[in-house]
Amino acid sequence: MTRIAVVGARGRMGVASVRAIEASSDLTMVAEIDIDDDVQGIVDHNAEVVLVWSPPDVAHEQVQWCIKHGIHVVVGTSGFDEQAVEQIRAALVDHSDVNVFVVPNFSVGAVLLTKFATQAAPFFESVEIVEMHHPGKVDAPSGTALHTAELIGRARAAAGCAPSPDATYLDPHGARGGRIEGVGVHSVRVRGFMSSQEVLFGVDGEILKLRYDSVTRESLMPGVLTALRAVPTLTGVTVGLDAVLSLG
Ligand SMILES: NC(=O)C1=CN([C@@H]2O[C@H](COP(=O)(O)OP(=O)(O)OC[C@H]3O[C@@H](n4cnc5c(N)ncnc54)[C@H](OP(=O)(O)O)[C@@H]3O)[C@@H](O)[C@H]2O)C=CC1
Ligand SMILES: O=C(O)C1=N[C@H](C(=O)O)C[C@H](O)C1
Repeated sequence: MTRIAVVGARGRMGVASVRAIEASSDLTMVAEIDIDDDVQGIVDHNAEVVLVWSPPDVAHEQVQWCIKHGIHVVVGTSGFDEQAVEQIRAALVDHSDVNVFVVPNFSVGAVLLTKFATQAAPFFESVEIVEMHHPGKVDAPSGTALHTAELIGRARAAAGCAPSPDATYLDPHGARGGRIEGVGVHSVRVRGFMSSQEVLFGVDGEILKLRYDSVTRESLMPGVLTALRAVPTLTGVTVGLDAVLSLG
């Protein structure tokens, strides 16, 4: 039985994860940590893996704390960009027995969308991302959109693509959204959504739309359990659930 601690345990994803871990036969919950709890409980209960769901503004420090205490980490919290991953890699130099698995999205649909979008990236003149989430989400853009934009941007740069054409120079309300690695990103917050994303590609006369919709948090739990089981077997820092799925 692998001993698991969850940080952010009383939040939306924390509650669903604790339930899934408790229902599994090979993982055991040893510490549920939320905002008012002492993280020392993680060490006191000999956790082998910590699953982090705390908000982005506190999660980075908590990941560093786990590394210093020699505990593997699965990062569910969004917004761990390339710079944050570099900071983790630097911390692991002195803790080569620790592995960190950063998972921007535990949905298989989202992972496949990101893979297909990266493949499509060099073939179209224009590309923009629209992500849609529940209004309780505190960060924008979503970690998934950030990760997708980074991969699309890298693929387009490697292929020597020109920037997406855009004549806009009058935009007093910021309606054109943000831009990450040259990719336009738009964040929508509407009650009823859980997590959705569309990537729009275009050339003259042709549009390709890629989309996933996660409708329940429970749909992410197979991915969460897969990551918790995998992290002790990985090496150093790994980004993306695709690393442990046989996607070809
Ligand atoms: N990778 C993925 O597939 C997914 C990633 N996410 C990401 O996970 C993160 C959490 O999402 P969600 O569960 O919806 O958010 P919630 O706000 O529902 O949960 C966060 C929890 O962490 C608690 N918290 C705040 N500060 C601390 C602290 N210092 N130590 C421990 N716990 C703390 C919060 O308490 P309080 O409310 O009292 O502040 C809350 O209970 C977000 O970054 C989200 O984007 C979400 C879904 C899927
Ligand atoms: O806050 C959420 O709910 C989600 N956050 C993650 C993100 O920022 O990409 C993953 C998923 O989209 C749900």
